[in-house]
Amino acid sequence: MPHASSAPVLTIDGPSGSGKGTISALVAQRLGWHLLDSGALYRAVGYAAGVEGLDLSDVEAVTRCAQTTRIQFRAQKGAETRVIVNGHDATDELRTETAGAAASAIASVPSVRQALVSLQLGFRKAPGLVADGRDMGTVIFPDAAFKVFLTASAAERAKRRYKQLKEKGLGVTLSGLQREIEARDSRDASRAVAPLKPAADAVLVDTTGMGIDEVVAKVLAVVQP
Ligand SMILES: Nc1ncnc2c1ncn2[C@@H]1O[C@H](COP(=O)(O)OP(=O)(O)OP(=O)(O)O)[C@@H](O)[C@H]1O
Ligand SMILES: Nc1ccn([C@H]2C[C@H](O)[C@@H](COP(=O)(O)O)O2)c(=O)n1
Repeated sequence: MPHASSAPVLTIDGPSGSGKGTISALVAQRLGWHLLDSGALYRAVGYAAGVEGLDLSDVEAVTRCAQTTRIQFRAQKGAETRVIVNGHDATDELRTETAGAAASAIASVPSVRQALVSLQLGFRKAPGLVADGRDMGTVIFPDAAFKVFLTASAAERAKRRYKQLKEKGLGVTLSGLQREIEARDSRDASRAVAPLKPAADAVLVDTTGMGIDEVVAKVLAVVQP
């Protein structure tokens, strides 16, 4: 277990496509705080399991995979942070809905979640941390001083994801994406361990119809009222 830090934490949890990643990165930049994209860790393990050809329902195999996969974040000035999985730059593969579904599947295994706890706690460093995920405010940083739960309608989230993936040149349909997003949210919210849900002390922000700048301002106001 890493040395417990008392640095302040802002947790940003919410369903897929609610804008957690985008808003967390911008808010972390504005505050000058560190950033944890916890979803990328689950995606990296799901991806590594795929590379190894593991059966995602084989609890022992995916747990060993979570314990041994090497995950590095390589920040780049003015560009997307690269995610290196076992020495391979897997950033583009990790952003697909297939990778999201694999991540969601292995994330329901308690021993996989346990294997990623100390790695996540290690991101808490001065001057502060913005932590993005599903259980940041409920399980990983329950003592966080600031907690936000971002939501948006499933239709709006599907539209955002559609635009994002189309811009990357990926062949997707809006209706297919909405179905995939709803299936993933339902699995994430109904699992027995660390389900997707707002912490009791989280500020709920429904971003439907809100622009990115407006959401950033609202979240910053939670930290700096
Ligand atoms: N308020 C907003 N208005 C319009 N587009 C937005 C807004 N917030 C985020 N987006 C866009 O929606 C897409 C999805 O956002 P993002 O990846 O941040 O969501 P997420 O909650 O992190 O999703 P996931 O959990 O699947 O990683 C991105 O293209 C982003 O630019
Ligand atoms: N704290 C977390 C973060 C992510 N997951 C799982 C569930 C998600 O569907 C999947 C991908 O996350 P994303 O990159 O879309 O944020 O990973 C989780 O269980 N707990």
